[in-house]
Amino acid sequence: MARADKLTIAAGTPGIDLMNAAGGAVADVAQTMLTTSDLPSVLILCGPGNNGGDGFVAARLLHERGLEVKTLLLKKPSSLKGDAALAYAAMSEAGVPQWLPLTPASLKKGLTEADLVIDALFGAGLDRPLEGGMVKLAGMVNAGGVPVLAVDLPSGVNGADGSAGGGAVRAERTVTFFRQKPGHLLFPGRGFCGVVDCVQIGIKASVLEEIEPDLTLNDERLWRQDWHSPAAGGHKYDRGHAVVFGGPVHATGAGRLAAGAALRAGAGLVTLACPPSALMVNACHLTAVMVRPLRRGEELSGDVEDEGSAGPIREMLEDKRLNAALIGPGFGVGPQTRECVMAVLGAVETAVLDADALTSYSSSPEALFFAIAGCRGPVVLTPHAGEFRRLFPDLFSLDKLSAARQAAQRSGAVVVLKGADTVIAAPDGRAAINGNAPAWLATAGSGDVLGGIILGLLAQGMPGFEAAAMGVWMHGEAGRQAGPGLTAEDLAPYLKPVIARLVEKPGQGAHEIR
Ligand SMILES: NC(=O)C1=CN([C@@H]2O[C@H](COP(=O)(O)OP(=O)(O)OC[C@H]3O[C@@H](n4cnc5c(N)ncnc54)[C@H](O)[C@@H]3O)[C@@H](O)[C@H]2O)[C@@H](O)CC1
Ligand SMILES: Nc1ncnc2c1ncn2[C@@H]1O[C@H](COP(=O)(O)OP(=O)(O)O)[C@@H](O)[C@H]1O
Ligand SMILES: [K+]
Repeated sequence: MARADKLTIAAGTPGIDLMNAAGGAVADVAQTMLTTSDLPSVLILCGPGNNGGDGFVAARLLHERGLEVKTLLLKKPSSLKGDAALAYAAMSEAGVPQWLPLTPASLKKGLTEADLVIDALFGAGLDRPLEGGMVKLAGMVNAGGVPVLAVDLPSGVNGADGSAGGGAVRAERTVTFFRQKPGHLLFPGRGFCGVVDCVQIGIKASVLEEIEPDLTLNDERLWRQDWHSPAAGGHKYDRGHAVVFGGPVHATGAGRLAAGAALRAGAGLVTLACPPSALMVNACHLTAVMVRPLRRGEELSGDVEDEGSAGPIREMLEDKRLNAALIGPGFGVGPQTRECVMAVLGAVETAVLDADALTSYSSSPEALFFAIAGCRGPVVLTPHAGEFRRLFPDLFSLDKLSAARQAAQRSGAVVVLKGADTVIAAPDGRAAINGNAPAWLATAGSGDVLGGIILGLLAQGMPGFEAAAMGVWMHGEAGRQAGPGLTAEDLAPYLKPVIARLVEKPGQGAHEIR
């Protein structure tokens, strides 16, 4: 953002114009939040930098529009610099009532009189967690019972990584500028933002051509051009033949969920390969998905030591039409599973490794990464936080974005670090943060469906990072469509309207990374 501001200013837009636009947007949203009182009263908390400057602009505009405005300042106006000093001067000239220092006492009184609080203390310039007196002030705002509108970020939230180590102001709404920041999407920061409005203040999208950000919000612009509807004269094999390696007879559901999702996500054919003992139960439940018993597969899954057990997988994957494989859900943890993962990575073009396939490498992650390096096409790992910690124990303490990025670089795989704020990271440094997943997706088997969706997209020939990101997005959209009360079984059918909408909005040409 600092570079976006600088480039815009260098191209001839004065900084104060940006600040006036930013403060104007804050004032507009503030007014939409004030509907009940005849003479609404707004308490504006202003910090020492440009975030405070936006607060001065909003104070002036709301005063000019006839609202009662009170400003509490963290630092004396004489210490203000640059655009914030200009905005303060304009506010004073406009006759906004005299400011008061921000103290526990002035805040307490202000909160009793206010219909709305505007938090313009710290934004992008937050350079350390809140501490001491600031923690207390934020706590008072949060306990005050008055709705809060945050300028750019709720004060205390780090925009770059979503951390909020010292706590933060809890906003009902947040107005941010130009583009959402990681802190609006990553928890815990996301939990402090409320509804986020991203407004345009005169920064041209073309600045991104120079900045070349390698981080984006996960939306269509990232992957839509890599996904295609079936060709008019096409064949099912044009869309790939995906294979899911399913678990033993007592753990068949995960594989079926994944296989069904892969087919619904558009793979031309899907086969669920399983031990013969699990064949009947799978066959009874599946129709369009094909089932195949793996010869000698009875002892295939789980933790039984048997060097030769991966043979049937290798044999099966000699059929090169089987171009994408998923292994892990319900598969069992142990040396047997490692053998099978090695067989998959050595034979198939592209693969998704999930759940037990990841956990089986807790004590030997390097062996897994070595095998990934030898795989012909992209490999996608889909760990939840627990699985991630087992594979990358030293990265777990990092913020989620850095953790996923370093894991991708280390493993050579696309890493989908799941959760409410799933991060998708590629070995080449690109990353995306997902924002559309409803909390209803936190339900048993939902991750198996995600693995299947990504598998289906890989089978269709999408590149790894784009397939993973699109899969996560589709999973979120299907969750939204399925709505409250959903279970994992509901998700695959809801991919149909999600895909239908994508087909209605074809080819977006060159995409803008934001
Ligand atoms: N031209 C621009 O750069 C624009 C900036 N804008 C606003 O400017 C903001 C960024 O302004 P700044 O870079 O001045 O930064 P901020 O105003 O966010 O905060 C910087 C100040 O806060 C202090 N500080 C940081 N963390 C602290 C903590 N934990 N406890 C106490 N003090 C702390 C810093 O020492 C510094 O004095 C954006 O968030 C946005 O609201 C907008 O007006 C749009 C245009
Ligand atoms: N609070 C949440 N909000 C949105 N999505 C969530 C939330 N918690 C989990 N998810 C998503 O639900 C899925 C759960 O996957 P996983 O943990 O592997 O569960 P399972 O093994 O039961 O399938 C992941 O895609 C994850 O991103
Ligand atoms: K703020």
